[in-house]
Amino acid sequence: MTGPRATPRARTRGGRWDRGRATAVVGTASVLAVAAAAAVGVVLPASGAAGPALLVVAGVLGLPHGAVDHLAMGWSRPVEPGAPGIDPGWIGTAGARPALLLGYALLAAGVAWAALVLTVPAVLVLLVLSCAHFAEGELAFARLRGEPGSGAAAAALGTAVIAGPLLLRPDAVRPVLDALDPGLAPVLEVVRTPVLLVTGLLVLAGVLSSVRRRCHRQLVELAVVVVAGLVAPPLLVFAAWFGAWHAPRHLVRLLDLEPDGGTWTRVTRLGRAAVLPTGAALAALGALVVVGGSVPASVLVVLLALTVPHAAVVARLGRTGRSRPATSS
Ligand SMILES: CC1=C(/C=C/C(C)=C/C=C/C(C)=C/C=O)C(C)(C)CCC1
Ligand SMILES: [Fe+2]
Repeated sequence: MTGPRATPRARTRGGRWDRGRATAVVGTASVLAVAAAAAVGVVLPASGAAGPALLVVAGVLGLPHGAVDHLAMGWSRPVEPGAPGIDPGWIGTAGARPALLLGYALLAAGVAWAALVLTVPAVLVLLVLSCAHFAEGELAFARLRGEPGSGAAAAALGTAVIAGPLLLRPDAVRPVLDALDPGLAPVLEVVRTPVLLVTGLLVLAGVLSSVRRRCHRQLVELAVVVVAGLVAPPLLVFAAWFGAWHAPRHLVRLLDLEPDGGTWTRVTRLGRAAVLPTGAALAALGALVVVGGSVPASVLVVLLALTVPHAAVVARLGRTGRSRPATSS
């Protein structure tokens, strides 16, 4: 089998990798999933009671999108001479991988420890980092589908998707927050009004920017996330967004960065690589639950702890990832 780069129209196992199709299908499905979750939440307000359970399901389903970070570190290397991107040097070599994995795990463990003993400041910092990570993912996905991308709309979406669920209906998230640390809810109450105000201003800037830059899909997506946050149970919206929007969009970005292969080859390569790290994260989650954490709170600790090395790897992807026109390769 010759790589699609050498023979762009060649059919490969599982079908030719088609970036335009993948971004269109996953982009549309993710918006529909969040809109549907919000609609269910509005029609059946009692579904909000399933929020913590859905958060657990979405968190576990979302784990594999970070579990392939160890492969992604090497993919930032330009595969063609003269292709855009920087040579990662040592980081891109196979020999570096064990050290990078160890560093990744140690960093995540250190953050988890901080989140357990210094919960309030650690969670506040991690929430801000999460907004930035979610925003980066949105901008990258918009560019992947061939749009200029609005950074302001991406920042607004990344912020709104956390600030909305966390601050608009504090009573609904209170049990999960209290399970993390009873000191969190009072601090969030203090910052509630200013943070919601800043989020509102970001949304306004995001709307203006996406209209001006003709990023109509980002405009619709921002509207869906903001309206869902305003009308539907918070944990339901966040769970749908994380499991059915952020994680699959990131996976499409990784599938596109893979060096070669048709769709099936790429999907199985990611799937195989995700097995062990996902198992390790689930084992850490199990250990946290055994030592007495609530299941939703332990899922959040694991997710937030992994966010630090994950966001670092992903930010690097953004700096070095190849940029190509939005046609199938
Ligand atoms: C603490 C907390 C929340 C925030 C969770 C976040 C922000 C998770 C971020 C995960 C990331 C960034 C994973 C990597 O891709 C909720 C669910 C809004 C409400 C309940 C308490
Ligand atoms: Fe992520």
